[in-house]
Order: sequence, then C-alpha cells, then structure tokens
Amino acid sequence: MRVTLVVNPSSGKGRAQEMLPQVAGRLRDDGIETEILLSRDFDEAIAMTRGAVDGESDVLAVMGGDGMMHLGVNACAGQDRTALALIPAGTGNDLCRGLGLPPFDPVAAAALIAGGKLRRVDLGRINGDRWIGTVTATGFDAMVNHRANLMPWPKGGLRYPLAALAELRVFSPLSFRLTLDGQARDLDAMLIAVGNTSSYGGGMKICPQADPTDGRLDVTVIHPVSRSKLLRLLPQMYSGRFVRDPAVELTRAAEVSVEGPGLVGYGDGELIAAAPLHIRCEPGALGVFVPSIA
Ligand SMILES: Nc1ncnc2c1ncn2[C@@H]1O[C@H](COP(=O)(O)OP(=O)(O)OP(=O)(O)O)[C@@H](O)[C@H]1O
Repeated sequence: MRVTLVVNPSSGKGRAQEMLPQVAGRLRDDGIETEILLSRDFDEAIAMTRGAVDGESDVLAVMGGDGMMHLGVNACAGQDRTALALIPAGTGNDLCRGLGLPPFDPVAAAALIAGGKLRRVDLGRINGDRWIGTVTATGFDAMVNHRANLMPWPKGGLRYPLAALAELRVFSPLSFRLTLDGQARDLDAMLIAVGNTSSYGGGMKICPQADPTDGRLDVTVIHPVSRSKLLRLLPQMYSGRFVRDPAVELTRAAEVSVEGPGLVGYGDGELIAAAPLHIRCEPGALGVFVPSIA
C-alpha cells in the first residue's frame, strides 16, 4: 500500500508538528510505508494533495485542521483509486467529528488506515465545482466565519464565539431565495446552513441530524430573531438543543440553491463563492477511513 501523508505543520497552533513523530511511529508500527510531505503554505498543500492522487497513491492522508481536510476531500472526491485518511490536528476538526473519528487523537485516527474500515460517504458539491465535507454556511454564520478567519488572535476554539459576538452587534436579517429540490421560496432569515455532516466552528451542531450516508443534505434555517434571542441560541448549538426553538426550521433535500443580494458561501470554513450557490448531494463521492464501528 502506498500512502502519502500531507501535513500542515502550523495547524492547531503547531500541534500537527508536535504530533507528527507519534503519527509517523504509529504508521510504521502498522507496517505502512508512508511518504511524508510538509507543506509550507496553502498552495503547496493543494499541489501536494493533488499530486498524491495524480501519482496514484493508494491512500492520501491529510494532517491538520478542517482547511487541510477540505484539500484532501477535494483531491480525492469523485474517484475510487485513492482513499482519504483524516488525521485531525486543528482546533475544530469538524469533518472528523461528523464521520465518527476521534477529533483530538491524531494517533488513533492514523491507526484507522490499518485497523479501521474504508467507507464511501456523501459530499456536497457547490456550483459543480468545489466539494464540501461538512457544512456550507450563508448569512450570519458566513459573516462569523469571515470575521474569525481575519482575527489574528485567539487562534483556538474561542475564535468563533468571539467573532459571533462581534457580528451580533451589527447583523440584521438577510433576504434569501431558497430552492429545495426545485421548490423555491423567498424569505428573510438570520442564516441558512446546508450540512453534509452536523457541525462547524469546532462542534457547533448546526445540522444536528445530518447523516453523510443518506444521500441528502440537511438544511437549517434560522428565521429572523432579536439579537438577544440569537445570543441565547448560539451556545445551544454545541448540544444541538437550539433546534427546539420555533424560529428554527430543519429540512432535507438532495439539491439546494441559495440566492440573495450580498450573500457569500463558506464551506468547510473556507470562502467558496458569492451567491447564487447551488449545492448538490453527491452520494458516496468519497472513500474515507472510519472506525470499524462507525
Ligand atoms: N504549511 C501550510 N500548509 C497549509 N496551510 C497552511 C500552512 N501554513 C499556514 N497555512 C494556513 O493554514 C490554514 C489551514 O489550516 P488548517 O485548517 O489545517 O488548521 P487550523 O486553522 O489550525 O485548524 P482549524 O481549522 O481546525 O482551526 C490555511 O488557511 C492556510 O492559509
């Protein structure tokens, strides 16, 4: 088996660099010969992940945060020659959470190449181009993501709550046209999130029931609410309890379009495109290692 491991050493405030010897040791102990590549920046990480798939590695392993997972997903999606292994070393690790991998144990995640199972899971695909493993955010959550990405400090999990508090002060509901499997409607909302898996922002379960093997995307709409109400709902996203509020609507569709003035879409925590966004569930688009029991 030929395994290529692409590492972002700076992920998780340097945790990836720190954990790499243990991860490499685990792969060696499992008898897996691994080519380890350390990326110096995002563009090099893109080239390395694509190179592994073009070079017909059996497994592309990516080590880092959700940004690195996004690159791995995009390199491996839509083909079955090279499987993806996810080795979490970021601060959020939402793709790993959503697929049942241990989000803070990179060594245990590496062990899944030898000891887990290879499973095909769905992905979202935006505008026929970028593949998304977790959630596509539009509205308040996209603005929070935008702020969080620009914040020089703090680097860890506190970034999203702090960005949310800052955005809350200036945010007002936005106008959307939402189309679910061909049925269009116009509405004002705080946000519309489209999930292949359940969480973003480091465990905020915005689409708590999302199942990446059901052939559909979970859509969460938060209808217009006051700032104080949104402030109360935000912490309840960690448990998923916010969905009990009458302002929250949950639905599912295989194809989702989101349009509206000034809207942008963030997927897997990355800026993807300005609206209109057309997101389609692509069943079984990715082969990925998961725990045997998942
Ligand atoms: N060597 C590198 N390889 C890839 N990306 C890098 C590198 N150095 C810095 N970056 C930056 O790191 C970001 C991706 O980080 P990644 O998602 O892997 O970890 P993180 O941000 O620590 O994790 P999380 O998203 O969980 O907070 C990219 O936005 C990229 O610009």
